[in-house]
Amino acid sequence: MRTSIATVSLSGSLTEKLTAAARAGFDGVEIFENDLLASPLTPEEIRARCADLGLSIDLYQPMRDIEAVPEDEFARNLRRARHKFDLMRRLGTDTVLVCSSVSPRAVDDDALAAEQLSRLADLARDCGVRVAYEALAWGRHVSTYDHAWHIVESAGHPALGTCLDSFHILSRGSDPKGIEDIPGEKIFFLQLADAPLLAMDVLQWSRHHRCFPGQGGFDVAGLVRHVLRTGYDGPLSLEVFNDVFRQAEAGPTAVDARRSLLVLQETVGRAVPPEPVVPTGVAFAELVTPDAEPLTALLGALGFARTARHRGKPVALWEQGEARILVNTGPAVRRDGTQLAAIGLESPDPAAAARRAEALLAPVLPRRRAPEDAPLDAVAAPDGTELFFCATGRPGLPDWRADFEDTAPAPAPAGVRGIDHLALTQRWHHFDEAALFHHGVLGLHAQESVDVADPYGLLRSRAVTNADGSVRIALTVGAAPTDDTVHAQHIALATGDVVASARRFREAGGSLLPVPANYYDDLAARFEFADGELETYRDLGILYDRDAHGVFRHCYTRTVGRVFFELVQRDDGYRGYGAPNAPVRLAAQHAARALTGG
Ligand SMILES: O=C(O)c1ccc(O)c(O)c1
Ligand SMILES: [Mg+2]
Repeated sequence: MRTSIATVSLSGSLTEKLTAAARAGFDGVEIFENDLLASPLTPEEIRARCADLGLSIDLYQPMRDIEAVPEDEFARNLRRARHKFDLMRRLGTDTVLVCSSVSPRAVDDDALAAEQLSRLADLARDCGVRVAYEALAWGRHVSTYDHAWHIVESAGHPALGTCLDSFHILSRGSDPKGIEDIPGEKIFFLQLADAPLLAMDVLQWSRHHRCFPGQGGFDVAGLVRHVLRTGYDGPLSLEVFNDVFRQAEAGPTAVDARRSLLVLQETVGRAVPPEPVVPTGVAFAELVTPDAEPLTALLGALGFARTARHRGKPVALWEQGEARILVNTGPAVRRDGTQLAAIGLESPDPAAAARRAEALLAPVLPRRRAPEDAPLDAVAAPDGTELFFCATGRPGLPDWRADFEDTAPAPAPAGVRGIDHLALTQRWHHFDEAALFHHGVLGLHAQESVDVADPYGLLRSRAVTNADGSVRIALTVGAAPTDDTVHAQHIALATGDVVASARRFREAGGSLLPVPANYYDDLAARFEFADGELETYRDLGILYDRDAHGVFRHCYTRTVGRVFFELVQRDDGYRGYGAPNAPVRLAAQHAARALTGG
């Protein structure tokens, strides 16, 4: 199917928007009047620019407050329309959007609305234009798609059809099944937007919080299925008013947008990209650091041992149980301090996983970094984290482990069994993109996003997981643009006994994040503990949570660069990440940083 995007969905000048849309692979655009008015290009130049970029102009929008108004006002509207239809001829576009009137002068008279829209359509037909009438969810008298369709139907004019917009339909809770009663050829245009489920004024919701399909809470794919059953064969067009996207760079937003439509088309059976290959485990986490010492001291105290080194690069492998951490001190990575730079994901079929990623517009990284390296399939996530698709120890497939030579045997078990989860900080503009990426590209399930109070801002966090929980990634972002380095990334290590692991860590010279006594007083009020249990937690800085399934106990190391470690004991199928404890942990980390000046 053809894909299109409204210029309002992207930031920048009209030229920047068009370039971004074309680069991301869209077939067409909806040109918003304001983008045209503000552009130094003539309509002919805009038309030529679009043609050069391979973009059609699928819609010009919008005309407002046209219908069901007193005759003198309608005469003025027709005059305005004549100008706009002439402009559309110069632009080379044939469909104009008319949204249902919000004017206080509009009257509640469907017959009048139909009659006036019909006269508008007469004029349009003479100019080679079609009119697509759309119900705004906050329209004065027409606010539902079926009402708009009844007016269009009763007008019975060949140059008048309807424009369906998933936001207006789903935000009002209308049943989209009724769309199937509209003949496909009378649906002149289809606009798609998702949105988080918020209880708020629908106009504000629409103008500030729309997002791309798959990023919110609406069943946009379900709606599209109804539309396709009518025989609609126009474009799928994204019309997203969003405060964040207005500020974000247009290029990545356009790619995110196109990816959302690729996933949507797959969901409704209109595209067959390579199937998702869901990762089955974490092969390794790679930290880069300009100074290995603090990190290796920390790993040592956590019970890790350095077991191998890369044959060609300054990268060491540290292991414990199934947890494998690469410490990379290469010069290319020294600039930005210690951070989590790459994740190895066990993949049932690394090459197929990379094909899926490429089909969904993920940046594919070179397979071989150096001539002697094993060729590994890898892609970049929206936050820049490199994701390697691994086949550790599987004969016949390239193995990252082959690039390493052993230097020491694996350490005796010291409590850590593997990596429980990884927490990655997203750049502010890319949070929704990140969730869609991990879901669409990697086939991980995205859980609800949760708000977490940090003393200096609100964080949003959303976990993406595979079915058995062997891959868990927590995506986190500040609610407003901040210095990203404030919010650290972390590696959570799974242990069967967090008390023993925490003690061992401390005895080995590690220091755990201290937690205020008030927190433990509150725990005592909320839960019952065995004698001495709470005192142990208080002593070690262990935090505690319970959900419907089980119990979670966890504690934190100090932060090195942007990275810290968490020790977690997840019992009886606990599903979360200790979110209720996060505000206390964040405050404690700020306090610790203030003390150390770090
Ligand atoms: O918010 C608006 O005014 C507006 C305009 C045109 C549309 O297609 C729409 O869905 C909303
Ligand atoms: Mg719309």
